[in-house]
Amino acid sequence: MTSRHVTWIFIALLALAWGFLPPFTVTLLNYIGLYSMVAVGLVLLTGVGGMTSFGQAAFVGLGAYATAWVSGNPQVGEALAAIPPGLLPWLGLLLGLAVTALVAWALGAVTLRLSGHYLPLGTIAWGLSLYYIFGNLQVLGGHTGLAGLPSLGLFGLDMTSPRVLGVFIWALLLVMIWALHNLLDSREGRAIRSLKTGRVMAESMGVDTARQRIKLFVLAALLAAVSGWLYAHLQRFVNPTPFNLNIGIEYLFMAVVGGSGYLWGAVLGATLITLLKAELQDWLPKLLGTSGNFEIVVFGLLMLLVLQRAADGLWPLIAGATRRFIQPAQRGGKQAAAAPLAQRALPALGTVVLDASDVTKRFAGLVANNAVNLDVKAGEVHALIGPNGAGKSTFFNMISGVDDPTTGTVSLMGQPMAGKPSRAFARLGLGRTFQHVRLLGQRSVLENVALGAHLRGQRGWVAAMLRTDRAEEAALLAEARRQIERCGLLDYIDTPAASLPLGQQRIVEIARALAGQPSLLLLDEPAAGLRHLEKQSLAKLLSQLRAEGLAILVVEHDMEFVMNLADRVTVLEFGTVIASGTPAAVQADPRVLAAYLGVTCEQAPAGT
Ligand SMILES: Nc1ncnc2c1ncn2[C@@H]1O[C@H](COP(=O)(O)OP(=O)(O)OP(=O)(O)O)[C@@H](O)[C@H]1O
Repeated sequence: MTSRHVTWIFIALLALAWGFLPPFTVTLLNYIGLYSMVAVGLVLLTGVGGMTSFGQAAFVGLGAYATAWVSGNPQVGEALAAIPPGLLPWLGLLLGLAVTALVAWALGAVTLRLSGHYLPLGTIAWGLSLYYIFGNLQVLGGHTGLAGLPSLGLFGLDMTSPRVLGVFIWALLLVMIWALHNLLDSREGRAIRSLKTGRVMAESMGVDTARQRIKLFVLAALLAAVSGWLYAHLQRFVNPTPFNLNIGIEYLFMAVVGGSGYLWGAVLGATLITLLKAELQDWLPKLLGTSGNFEIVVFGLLMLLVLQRAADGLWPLIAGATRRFIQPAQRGGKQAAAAPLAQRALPALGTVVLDASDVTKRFAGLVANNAVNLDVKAGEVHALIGPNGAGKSTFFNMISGVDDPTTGTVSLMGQPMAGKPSRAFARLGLGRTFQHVRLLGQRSVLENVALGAHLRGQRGWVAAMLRTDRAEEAALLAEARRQIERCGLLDYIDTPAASLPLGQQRIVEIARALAGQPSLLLLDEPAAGLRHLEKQSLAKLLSQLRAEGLAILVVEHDMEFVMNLADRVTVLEFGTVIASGTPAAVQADPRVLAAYLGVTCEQAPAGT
């Protein structure tokens, strides 16, 4: 049995039981459905995207108040008298979504620039502000709120009964989970997954991470707003209390307790917290002999326990315990025919692909690169060597858009690159690996390599959610598979990247760079951690790529590897180029022998 079967069984059981459940259970399930919508957005935002928000309750409030204003405010009602009353809640939904998108975009533009714990603090600030705005605007009924909201109707179906509205709530929630699942299982999903830990890497693959972050933030806010809209029409009354910071924290509890990286974890968390809250509100006053919000204390303790014992939440624990009976669903069904991928024409052999001229980088008083000149041509391997701290990685950052030179120019494919981000370098055909491997450790080798082909696809979020991107996705995965095979890693295609030895992880990075069909390949210590035979196959692969016309710049400490492979070698010491030329010429250069190999001219063996 696969997890997909379990999902269908769950849906079937819920549908069959729905008509027979006692009213109180239906009400509880309705609230669980509404909370799950918010928590599922938080899973995406916090668990997958790495942006912690305490302020989602405010977006629920925006959705609720927008519809309450349209259909619960008498003056507005008079102004909209021409519109059939049954349409007003739907107008409220449109208004709520529009206002939420605008507010979230504006808040995200400011808040998402904050890093570390300043971001959650920022979300607390605007969560509080919106809450007080709801309470203080007379047009929204102040702290008393707005009452007399109509119930929802859809194509003549009256949804006044919670049992009927509940069907709509759960159907909508399931559609949301389906769409978000599709989104995560796509080209854009791979980009989203890289936001939490791999933003520098993702930018080098061509992903606009700032844009992805803000889109994710708006999407999570929209999901919360839909929940608020439904909440308003379920309650038929809106006041500020359900949108305060406490509730924002509760939503975060739900996502974290359930499993903040898992969409179904949100439903599990919402269920557990809602049931627990209902029980605690019943029992605690009896136990303590006084009423109050004591459940929040219990939630706090529960949160500590979960973070201690199951930092990834309860969903992965359950999935792990049932793995013997329930396997994860395979990407199944009919495979779409692969669409052709955009092909890049490689520059003619001998063309200067990268030209760094007088590149200097200063860190306060330290000159890490001092007027470095270096070019790389199509069809050659150029090695950059030098002792530790010579400035090689700094130079790599300058020529890949991670950092800007203090002075000097870098041009790629003949274009000046001053001030351009690394995704612009990727767009022009630069593929790179990192000195400290940057992979999505929990994702498969296939997914990691497919991220390298990000710029070769175009389909966006909506296409991914609706699964109309399948032909392009099939082509991207086929390309990733081809590069994995070429790099000799086919046996590990479905293995999580983090479980490979470090040397092989470096090869995964090379496959990922190749999936972008680069004209220039920057390899930072590709042979580190490889065994002798693996180094030989790497050298063979790089020679083959050179023969195909790629320009390759490699930083490497293994001299045997470098000298056997490179056409030209540039040697850096203390940020300055001390020699450049063929491997033989560089090996014979007295400055290199003295400074880099640690021998003086007299000690050097004859013929070197
Ligand atoms: N962000 C930074 N701020 C200040 N100093 C830096 C920064 N990055 C690098 N440096 C300094 O610049 C010098 C060059 O460092 P870099 O990492 O480029 O050398 P490297 O040749 O790549 O060394 P290794 O082979 O050990 O990786 C070092 O002295 C380093 O401490």
